[in-house]
Amino acid sequence: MATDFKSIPIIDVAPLLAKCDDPKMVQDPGVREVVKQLDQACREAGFFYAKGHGIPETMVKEVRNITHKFFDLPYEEKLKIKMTPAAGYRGYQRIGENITKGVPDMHEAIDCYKELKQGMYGALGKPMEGCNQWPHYPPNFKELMEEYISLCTEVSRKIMRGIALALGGSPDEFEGERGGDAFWVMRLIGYPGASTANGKCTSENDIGCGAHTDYGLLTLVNQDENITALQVRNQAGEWISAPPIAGMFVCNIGDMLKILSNGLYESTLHRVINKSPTYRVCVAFFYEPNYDAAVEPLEVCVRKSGGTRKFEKAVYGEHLVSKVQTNFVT
Ligand SMILES: N=C(N)NCCCC[C@H](N)C(=O)O
Ligand SMILES: O=C(O)CCC(=O)C(=O)O
Ligand SMILES: [Fe+2]
Repeated sequence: MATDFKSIPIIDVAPLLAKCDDPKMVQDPGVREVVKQLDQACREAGFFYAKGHGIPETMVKEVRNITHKFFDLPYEEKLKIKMTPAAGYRGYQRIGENITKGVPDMHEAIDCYKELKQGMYGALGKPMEGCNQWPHYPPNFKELMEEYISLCTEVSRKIMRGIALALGGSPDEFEGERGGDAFWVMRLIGYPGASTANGKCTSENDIGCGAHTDYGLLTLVNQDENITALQVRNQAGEWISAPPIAGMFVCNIGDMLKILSNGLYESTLHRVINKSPTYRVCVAFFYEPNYDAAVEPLEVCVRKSGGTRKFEKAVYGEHLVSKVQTNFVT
């Protein structure tokens, strides 16, 4: 259950990342401390900052820089990788194309998904089949992003081992059938600044991304420095800012982890409003269960939360497809 938190906790995950594949990780005092902090943050806010994640700051910045360069291109150039349902919803979407609760979002984006082999998940996988559409400019775009994705995947897998312990499970609770072949989503997002004169400005009240929850297990947010735009809703209904902190990811829980934890951890509502005059980019990496995972509350979590199962079984791929299909419908 979320609380009326006023700020988002910072967790140095380095001790967990160093030991999380060690069979004796559970006994390690450094790991135990991180696990305790993860449990508290996930119960109280569903959000935390991950410090000490080990991805070089130069790369984290380069990923944002190259994203800026793409969004700076003329519209015609960006349209060369236009997102379509036929491309498995991969590619570029213009400002206002993505819709949250019926309202167009004031952002443009490139959506990327782990590639599914043709027919791999039958009818379930069909809507998401397709190849990622990478920009041809800047030239090293694809290579950089693929390297970044593999590093984010590894960091997420490791944090999830800590979260598994935090829930009282075994470290590999989110591996095997549930997450051993984890799906991922990456969104490169650009939010125009408010009241600038470059023709794609927005007003101060325009919403960059409306209130939503994320869909999977764990999100890693890499946001531009010096602009505070991401806001997280607490139990009292107040919007708490999650300002950028150099060297750290903002992490949050998705809908699938809410179900697995039987509601012990919630997927907290959040939104983005860029009131600054400056164009803002964010690169959000979403670590998800296996595409075909049937997700239901873990036994240990049902026991810990009073013995009642609060959620029905959900198939991750079905949840994703239903979200994606409504994100682009006016
Ligand atoms: N893959 C994830 N989590 N994407 C988050 C997008 C949130 C906005 C979307 N229109 C929505 O309403 O969900
Ligand atoms: O722009 C941000 O800071 C967060 C974006 C977000 O919440 C999302 O893409 O799911
Ligand atoms: Fe989000």
